[in-house]
Amino acid sequence: MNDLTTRPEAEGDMPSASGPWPVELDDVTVRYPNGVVALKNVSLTVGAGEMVAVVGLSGSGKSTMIRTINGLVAPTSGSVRVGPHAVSELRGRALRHARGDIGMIFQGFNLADRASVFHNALVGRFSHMPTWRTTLGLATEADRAMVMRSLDSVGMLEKVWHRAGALSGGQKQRVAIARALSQEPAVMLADEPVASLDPPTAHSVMADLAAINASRGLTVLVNLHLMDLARQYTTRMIGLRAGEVVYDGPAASATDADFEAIYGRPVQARDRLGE
Ligand SMILES: Nc1ncnc2c1ncn2[C@@H]1O[C@H](COP(=O)(O)OP(=O)(O)OP(=O)(O)O)[C@@H](O)[C@H]1O
Repeated sequence: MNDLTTRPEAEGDMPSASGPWPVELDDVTVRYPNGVVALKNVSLTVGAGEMVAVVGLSGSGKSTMIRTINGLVAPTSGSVRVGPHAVSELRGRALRHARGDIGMIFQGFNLADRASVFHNALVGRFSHMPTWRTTLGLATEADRAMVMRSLDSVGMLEKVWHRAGALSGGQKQRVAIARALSQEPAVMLADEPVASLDPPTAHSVMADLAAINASRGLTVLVNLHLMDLARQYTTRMIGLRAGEVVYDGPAASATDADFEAIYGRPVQARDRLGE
């Protein structure tokens, strides 16, 4: 499907996605140029509106899976589809359009520290704005209102004119969530979003993500390595071990034995975040 036929960049602002959308991986294998096989024949479907944790040890392939879903990494074989986008077949402008419908949150926040909270969140609108408008820094009233609503939904409105670099880690991650929400995404991907945060802040950011999933019905896929966060905040858990899916089932009722099968070793204290 060619998105450009329905999204003519030259003619005005890009329409937003009408999600939530499902995510489908069909027999996906990723082999990096150095020979490492990070994903092996992974097939799975995340339903529209699901909140799914991808759990596994460091190196199990979690980041690769998320990067494959938003087209940052191309599968060596197999296919990836996000709603109407055949992501693994898209290149260039079509891929950028597809990414505009996929919100991303990272462990390291990826904010411009010298810019204001508002301008960081406004970046989320860029994928729906024509290039001339982003180049001139001209946001419409509708763009500004969307940014304000996104910041409000994560409790960051009162910091709107603060410098992003002056915020705490939890506040930075909330701004990153607001930036992703400003995109009006159909799917939200989060790669270890709380790994840099202290336990109480990690809980509150996970609660924000769960609230977004519940209130907007947004499809959320979140990489986690801690078992208690997966159990508490997501409904379905996909376990990755050495690039293969070794668990796919409910998160809340996953037993320690299930986690041991995913980790390939006994559960340790560092596998739990605590309170
Ligand atoms: N760009 C790359 N080039 C080569 N190998 C890579 C690349 N990125 C990841 N890998 C390797 O692929 C495997 C899976 O890595 P990946 O980052 O997807 O796992 P992960 O579960 O997200 O772990 P972490 O949380 O440590 O990032 C690892 O062996 C890693 O070293």
